[in-house]
Amino acid sequence: MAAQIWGSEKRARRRREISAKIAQMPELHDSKPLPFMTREEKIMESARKLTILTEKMGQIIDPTDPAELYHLNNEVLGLEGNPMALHGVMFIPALSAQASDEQQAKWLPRALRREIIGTYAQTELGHGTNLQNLETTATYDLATQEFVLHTPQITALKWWPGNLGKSSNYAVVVAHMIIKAKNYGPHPFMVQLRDEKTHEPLPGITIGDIGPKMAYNIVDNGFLGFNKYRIPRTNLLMRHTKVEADGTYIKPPHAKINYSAMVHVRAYMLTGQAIMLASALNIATRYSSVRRQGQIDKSQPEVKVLEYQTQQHRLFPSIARAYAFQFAGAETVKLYEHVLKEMKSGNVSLMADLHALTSGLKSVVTYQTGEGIEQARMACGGHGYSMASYISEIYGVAIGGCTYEGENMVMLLQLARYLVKSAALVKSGQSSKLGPLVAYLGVKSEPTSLIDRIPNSGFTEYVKTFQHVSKRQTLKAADMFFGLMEKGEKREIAWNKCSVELNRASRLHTRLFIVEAFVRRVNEIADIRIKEALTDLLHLHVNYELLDIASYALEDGFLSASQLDYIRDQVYLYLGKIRPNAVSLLDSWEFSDIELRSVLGRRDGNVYENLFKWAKSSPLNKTDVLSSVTQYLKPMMEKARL
Ligand SMILES: CCCCCCCCCCCCCCCCCCCC(=O)SCCNC(=O)CCNC(=O)[C@H](O)C(C)(C)COP(=O)(O)OP(=O)(O)OC[C@H]1O[C@@H](n2cnc3c(N)ncnc32)[C@H](O)[C@@H]1OP(=O)(O)O
Ligand SMILES: Cc1cc2nc3c(=O)[nH]c(=O)nc-3n(C[C@H](O)[C@H](O)[C@H](O)COP(=O)(O)OP(=O)(O)OC[C@H]3O[C@@H](n4cnc5c(N)ncnc54)[C@H](O)[C@@H]3O)c2cc1C
Repeated sequence: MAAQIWGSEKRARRRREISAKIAQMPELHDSKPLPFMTREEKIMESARKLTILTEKMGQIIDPTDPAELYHLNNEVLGLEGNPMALHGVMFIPALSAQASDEQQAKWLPRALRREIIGTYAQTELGHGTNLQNLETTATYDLATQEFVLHTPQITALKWWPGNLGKSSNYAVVVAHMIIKAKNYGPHPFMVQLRDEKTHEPLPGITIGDIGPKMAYNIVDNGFLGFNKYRIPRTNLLMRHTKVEADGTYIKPPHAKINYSAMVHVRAYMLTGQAIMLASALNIATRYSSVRRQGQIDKSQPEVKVLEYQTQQHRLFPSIARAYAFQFAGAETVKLYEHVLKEMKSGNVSLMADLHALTSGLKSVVTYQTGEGIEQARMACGGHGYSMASYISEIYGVAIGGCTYEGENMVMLLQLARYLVKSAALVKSGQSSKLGPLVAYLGVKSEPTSLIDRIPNSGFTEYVKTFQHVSKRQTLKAADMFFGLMEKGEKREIAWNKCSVELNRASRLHTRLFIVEAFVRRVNEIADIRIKEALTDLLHLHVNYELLDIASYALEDGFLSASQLDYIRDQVYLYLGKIRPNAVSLLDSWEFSDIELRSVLGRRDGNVYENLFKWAKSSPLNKTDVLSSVTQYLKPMMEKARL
């Protein structure tokens, strides 16, 4: 199963080898539990491990393999981030995709050797989503052949970029490029921020940390201001766009090609989200198979809480989602790598499809991951609320994904643009022009769903039902939009008035893609036992998801009430079938105890001993009487007794 999850036998084996090596290297372990450290201590601890990794990485992993790097990162540095998180996730990808060959030769080897630390500075205090209204300017000075970076007012301060505050000395900075008083829109520039020897900010640069966040606090998200700060013309990233010495602007082959670093993260973060969801579920499911509370049959002893149907209903559909996200994520990364290769050689024809797909997936996956993690936390009762479970930290980090790389509502609306265009093709009889991901919009569906009507139809009738509701909602939202415009409404106003319906269409389309990716994967599996276990999980997935969106299929009578009863019964049937495999389905992800960082979810299952040991090690327990008591509470009580 691990081979299915991680993509191949080899990958699963390599993960085990890497975990085993790390287990033997105490210098790479947390020196004490992270929840007992201050933010400063965590950052220090992370930097300590990071420098050891820089020395020893080659002995543990193949540093050119992103999957091995990511695993190493999760084991050693953990999901709370590290001082170079953005260096690998965005700075290097931005340089790789947007710097010219000559620029790459100058900067990439230095970045890869970690001679310099970089980040991606785009968002500002006043604007994140609406890139067209960023305020930082890069004005070309023809006389010196330099760009002058400037922050005209407080809202133009860069705000949020990870590791910008304290760790990075370089950044890819996005600023509006102005040449001879003409604004060419946001463009990426390579900018040195700090002196390479002293790490002091360079003159003209104001920089710092934005303060503690809901989670992800090892990362020093930062602010940055420029006071007429000059950089050479050749620091504009020039793979696709060029500015010649005389100020001539050469435009890129696609207007949004400079957004590729964002698409990169959107494509890769699906796997990251699946891992966080599976981690939280692993903790909760292990704990639920140890925790005994109450009886189902009063004549019998207390049961493991995992025997309760409500507990299974809380956890198992999310287990199915974690697998589904992992499989959909693997497909998306493949597509991304393909599009990136094409893009580098000038073919930009697939960019719109990739943008639409990743925008939808990013939004649905992060939202459902957050839901699933929070349910996992509540499924652990009181102990879920303790940092000993570590689930609240996992939640805090994962939920950030709903916001970063494009706020979810906004990204769903980006997919909706693509769906509306596709709907227009269908309506004008040009269905043959539809891309493969939306081809179903042009296919006529049966008048009613055939779920429960055709024996042995596998998952076909489910997929058709998802296609039907997605198509119907897309055409309905598009009709509403076109209708408003026909009535004379301005395009943007009409769009806003339909945006809730449009986003519903985007979610349904994305959920269809996820179901199909799961079906495709199960169909490919040769090993009969693995296929059986995943088929059970897929049954739960399609029935649970369909029940969740049933109102869309009921409103036009595509599904009947009796079919809905059947679907509901299937959910209950598969909850029971999955119960014996539940712990194994999560143990198959092979997270080590080091990586999970959860006292509650350790592999040994000694929950109570581990919790008591953990509580005793709390810094508050170093002394029996705290100074808060001697200084305040004791005098207060004494005074009251007088
Ligand atoms: C196998 C290996 C395993 C390894 C696993 C690795 C796991 C990695 C896990 C990663 C963990 C991550 C750790 C956390 C790190 C945090 C990082 C956070 C970084 C950031 O947040 S950076 C800042 C991000 N900011 C945003 O995302 C801003 C969002 N806004 C936008 O993107 C744009 O403003 C928006 C909304 C797209 C609008 O742009 P705009 O220019 O205004 O365009 P229009 O709306 O007018 O649309 C016009 C037209 O353009 C099309 N378009 C837009 N974008 C693109 C694109 N990227 N590509 C192609 N086409 C695009 C759009 O669809 C429109 O097309 P039409 O045809 O409809 O006109
Ligand atoms: C953990 C974390 C890490 C980050 N790292 C980085 C980084 O490394 N580099 C970087 O540059 N940035 C980074 N960011 C910033 C992040 O990319 C932005 O916060 C994000 O893009 C959302 O933009 P915003 O904050 O402007 O939200 P806003 O756009 O102000 O969103 C507020 C609300 O307005 C709604 N809204 C906005 N526009 C529209 C619209 N057109 N239609 C409908 N609704 C709309 C949103 O849906 C939301 O409900 C990070 C953020 C976080 C939380």
